[in-house]
This record gives sequence, C-alpha cells and structure tokens, in this order.
Amino acid sequence: MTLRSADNGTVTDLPDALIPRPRRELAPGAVLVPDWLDPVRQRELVALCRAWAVGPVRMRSPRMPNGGVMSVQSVSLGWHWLPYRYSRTADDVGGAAVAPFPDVLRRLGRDAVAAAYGRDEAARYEPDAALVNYYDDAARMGMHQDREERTDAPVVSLSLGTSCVFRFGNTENRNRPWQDVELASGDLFVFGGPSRFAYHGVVRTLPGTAPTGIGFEGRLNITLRQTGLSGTGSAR
Ligand SMILES: O=C(O)CCC(=O)C(=O)O
Ligand SMILES: [Fe+2]
Repeated sequence: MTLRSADNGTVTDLPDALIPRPRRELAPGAVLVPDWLDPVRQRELVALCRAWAVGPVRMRSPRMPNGGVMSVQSVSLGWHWLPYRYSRTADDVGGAAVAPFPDVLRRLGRDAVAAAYGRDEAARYEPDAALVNYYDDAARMGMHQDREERTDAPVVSLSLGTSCVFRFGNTENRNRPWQDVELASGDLFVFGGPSRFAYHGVVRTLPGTAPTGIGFEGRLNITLRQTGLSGTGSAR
C-alpha cells in the first residue's frame, strides 16, 4: 500500500503487517478470522502445546496404513487420532490413555464458533477432541477430509508461529477448484455447514514469518472437533 502524506507529499510504503487482514468467507460455512488470538493468548497456547506434546502420550509422526509416515508431528487430547480412526488409548504410541479434553479448549472452541457463526451455533458446540500438529520448515499435509467424526459439527482451526499456505478445496475430491490462503499466527479458521467435509491441506510453511516473541520455531496448528463418540468406549 502506498501512502501520500498530506503536508509534504512524501510517498511511503506501509508494511503489509500494518494493514488489517479482513475476515473472509472462503465458501459457505468456511470462515477465516485473521488475528483472532492476541499475542498473549498465542503465547499461552504455545506453552500449553509444549506441555501436551510430552505426555501422557508423546507427540509423534503418525504412520499411515500404507506404511508412509506423516511429515507433521501430532498429539491428541480427548480422543487419540491415528490414521484413520479415534481411540481412547494411543494404540500406536505405547497404548497410554489419552489426556482428557481440556476445559480451556472447550471454551476456546465455543468462542471460536461464536466468532465465526454467532452465539446460537456456539451454544450447541461440544468439542471433545483436539489435534495439535507441529510443522517444521519441511512439513506439509496432503489434501484430505476430516471425516473420522460422527457428527457434522464444525472444525475449529487455530494457527500459531510460522505462517503457512493452506489449501481449501471442494467437497467432491482432492483436486481443483481450491483456494490457497495464508494462515498466520493467531488466525482462526472454522469450517462447518456445507464446507464441513471439504478437502484441505497445508502446501508449505513460510519459514521466517513467526512473530517475534512467540518463543517458538515452526508452526503449530490446533484443530478442535466434535467426534460424536464420547459416551462410548472406543471408536470401532
Ligand atoms: O495444519 C492445518 O492447518 C490443518 C490441519 C488439518 O487439516 C488436520 O489436522 O486435519
Ligand atoms: Fe484436516
């Protein structure tokens, strides 16, 4: 953006970071709220992620049924996600019981849905599983649907640290049409309603973009889900 000062006619470039990024609806039900978490909240969540990453189940790179290993590392809360099901125990990482779903994330999830869709939707939102994903500079996530849940309640996604190029596709298949958007530290993305089962993925991270003071290298993403499984002992 170029600014011309009124008094002396000097032209200056305004840094991108000073231009507020507007809220955007990428598709019906897919709402991006930039800078939703303030810097203090971001740092608090990073500290919580550090604690969650070490136990009772350690953060690890999930192994897929075809033998491939994901480049992203993740840890779950509430329900343990492994490709492609949920379990109360970390069956692929020593079998420990997964940590309970924390109240702080339940409240955050409701606030997020309120910010995206309004208070009525938020009152119905009962997230019971969180996936905390860590991306180093080389990590990415292929196009997929979040479909191990047995409800169509929205998914809440929070980004911390390094920005990424997030690809939001269509509900039919992993191919075009898609939209590439940047998710930066503090951004909220909610996808529900007609967008709930849209394909999505992370094309790449953008090293060097983490806010100073976040005390952390790389990208963290927290997704909150409502599995529809709570009250039962296992997902299968
Ligand atoms: O890291 C992200 O922004 C997306 C994560 C994701 O799609 C998932 O965990 O299912
Ligand atoms: Fe996903």
